[in-house]
Amino acid sequence: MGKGKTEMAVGEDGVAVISILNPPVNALSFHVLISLAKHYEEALRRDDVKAIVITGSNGRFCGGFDISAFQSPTSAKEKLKVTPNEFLTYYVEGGKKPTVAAIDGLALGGGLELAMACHARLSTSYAQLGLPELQLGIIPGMGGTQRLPRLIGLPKSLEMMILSKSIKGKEAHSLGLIDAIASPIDLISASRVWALQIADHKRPWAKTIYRTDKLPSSKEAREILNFARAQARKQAPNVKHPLVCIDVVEEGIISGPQAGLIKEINCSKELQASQTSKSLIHVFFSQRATSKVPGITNIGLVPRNIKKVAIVGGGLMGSGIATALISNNILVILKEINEKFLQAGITRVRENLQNLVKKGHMTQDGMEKAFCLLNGVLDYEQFGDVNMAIEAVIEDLSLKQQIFCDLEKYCNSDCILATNTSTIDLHLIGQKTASQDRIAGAHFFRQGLFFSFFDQLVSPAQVMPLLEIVRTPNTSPQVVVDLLDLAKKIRKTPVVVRNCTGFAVNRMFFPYTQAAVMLVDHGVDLYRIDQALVDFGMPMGPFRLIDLVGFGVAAATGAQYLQSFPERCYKSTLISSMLQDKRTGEASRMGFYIYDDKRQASTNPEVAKYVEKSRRLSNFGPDSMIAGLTDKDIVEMLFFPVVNEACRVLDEGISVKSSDLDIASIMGMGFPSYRGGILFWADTMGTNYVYSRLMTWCELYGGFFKPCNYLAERAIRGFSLGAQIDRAKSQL
Ligand SMILES: C[C@H](O)CC(=O)SCCNC(=O)CCNC(=O)[C@H](O)C(C)(C)COP(=O)(O)OP(=O)(O)OC[C@H]1O[C@@H](n2cnc3c(N)ncnc32)[C@H](O)[C@@H]1OP(=O)(O)O
Repeated sequence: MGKGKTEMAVGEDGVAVISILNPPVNALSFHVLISLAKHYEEALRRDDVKAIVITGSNGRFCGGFDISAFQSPTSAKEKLKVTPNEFLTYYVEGGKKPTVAAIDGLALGGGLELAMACHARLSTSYAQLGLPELQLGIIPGMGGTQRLPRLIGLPKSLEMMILSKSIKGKEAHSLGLIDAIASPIDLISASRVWALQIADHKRPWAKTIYRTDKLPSSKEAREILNFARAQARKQAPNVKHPLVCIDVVEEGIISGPQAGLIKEINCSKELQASQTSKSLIHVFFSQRATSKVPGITNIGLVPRNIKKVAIVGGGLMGSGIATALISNNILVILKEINEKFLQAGITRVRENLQNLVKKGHMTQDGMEKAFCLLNGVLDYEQFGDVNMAIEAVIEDLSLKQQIFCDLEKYCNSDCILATNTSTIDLHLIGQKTASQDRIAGAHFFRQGLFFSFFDQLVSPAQVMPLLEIVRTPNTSPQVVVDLLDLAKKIRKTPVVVRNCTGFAVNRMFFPYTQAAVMLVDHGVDLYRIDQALVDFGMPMGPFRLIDLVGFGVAAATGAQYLQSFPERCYKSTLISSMLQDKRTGEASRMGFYIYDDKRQASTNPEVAKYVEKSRRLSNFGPDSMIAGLTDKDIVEMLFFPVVNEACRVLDEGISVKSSDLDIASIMGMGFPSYRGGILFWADTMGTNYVYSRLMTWCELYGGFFKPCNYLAERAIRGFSLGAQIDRAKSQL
């Protein structure tokens, strides 16, 4: 991001138009703020200026404060004569000339706060307005907590802030946040006229901070705020910033706006320094960095347009992928082996779309249009003009090999041939074809796994689960670039990884469930383990996860890991003996938990006999260390082996950036985003701590816990796990 500036042009009508210029989102860097203050001083001073219009260049008003400046000190900050808050209160809102905000594109965070300090706001109907600071672990810090409730009332402003939910210009107008809607072409001229009308007292010279007409009584406000507190405590028990936000809003309503502004400044400073904010800001930048792949995205390739996709297999995954594609305007051919399965797949897609409508993510009309893009087939005849084919059948190697041979035969020679396998080596899948350069993995993740803090509280409109893009040494960079572009179009976060058993996400996480089973064999209660992990922030514990995935899949993937990594796999009979008795997990309503019609899980009393048998066969003796485990120990015994495996994934070059693995852990497995991802979290404790804990357990319980070389080397040299180190240099 450039440092940015503002530009000012004074027209013959006496209106000074100040534009923010800081591509790509016109963020408020300290350079922008310094320039803005300078232009404001000039506009307020000049006799030929009667009114001011503030806007953003290139159709984007402002994406908020420059997030990169939160954690990196800059000398520009020192040159700022007034704080951003003082600037808004005294120069803009309190200035002796009226200002109108002309909003196109977006006004987010500090951008909307700037607009709310203006005396009126005009926007285009599609402009995106919101205060999404909470998704960064902070609260609005330029008066937003005080001005938004005064413009649109308490309940709606809380919803927008706590859920980081943005709204469109049209809705903002109906709520009173925006005074008038204008077309992009007329926006500036209409704003100029509006500003002059305020100067001529033909329109109200409204100072938002002093408005009270939309505020409820103190009693009513307390009720609303207490309800919001209860919700925040329930949905995000491990973070405090939503509660701080509610306290700051309350202060302004009960003690007046000045007291509210002061509390907002103090709390903002404190939250900016918090670990939660550091983690969430790391997630923000890491998520955007996943689509930058050295040697692939920086060699000038232009993505080809994927307009039509064929999916082989209409099961849970195939129909889920079809839904994601057609709801983003991509034609889909869904192939099944018989009419019954095909109809079941099509029905599943319809139900998925209906769910989107129910949740407000799609209109009924949009759903009908999307559904028309789906075409069910029973053979390959229509595969000739698809840009991409995705195999999404069960994890059966010979079946997949046959399908790839068919795809090679029926699809054109440019068509991308992708598999949705979650574990099987791509070399094996494509072994019988001659099209190695266009074979890639497109590993989609089940929605059910992703209901983390981000989903529930911070960013519900923009739930962006993961797409793991797997490349072999033969996959052409063009195919990877095409898939990255597809991920963007269907609003998935891509992570590009190399080929290996389990790729990055499943490979990293296989020790998680194995460690959990090992602890059970050693005598720890399995429901306690699940609860400890939920308390840590996981959407569900490992045993509930196994139920969801299904015992059949768990056993099959477990066998693959055993084959690939025998030296670090823990073998237990627990899952296999339950499977033998047809206890298969949630699908059969009988697993570690039992399930009612509404998918509500309750503990399964008959699990005890399987646990007892497994413990007997594992032959572990009494263990005082295990008997004294705290919940924190349990979390670490499950996650440090995951950290260890993540280090191996980096060491082997399966993944090129540790931040990619952080995102993969959050979006693929529901690791809590407010902890920054698996390796970022480990780094908050220190490499040495993780290493020495693993060493201790390795001595007690064997090779499963043995720290890998990457981890050991970094512990000895005092490097963090996320640090980019030139390995050649580090070994000198
Ligand atoms: C004091 C105040 O209360 C505090 C604040 O204002 S905190 C900031 C509040 N604002 C936000 O949280 C908005 C964050 N940004 C976004 O949600 C999205 O970037 C957006 C909706 C603005 C644009 O989305 P989109 O067009 O998909 O582009 P996206 O890829 O996300 O961003 C483009 C680039 O701008 C950067 N960027 C976006 N917003 C930024 C910001 N506020 N500060 C710094 N960089 C920002 C991104 O990192 C990305 O950089 P890159 O190209 O080097 O990867």
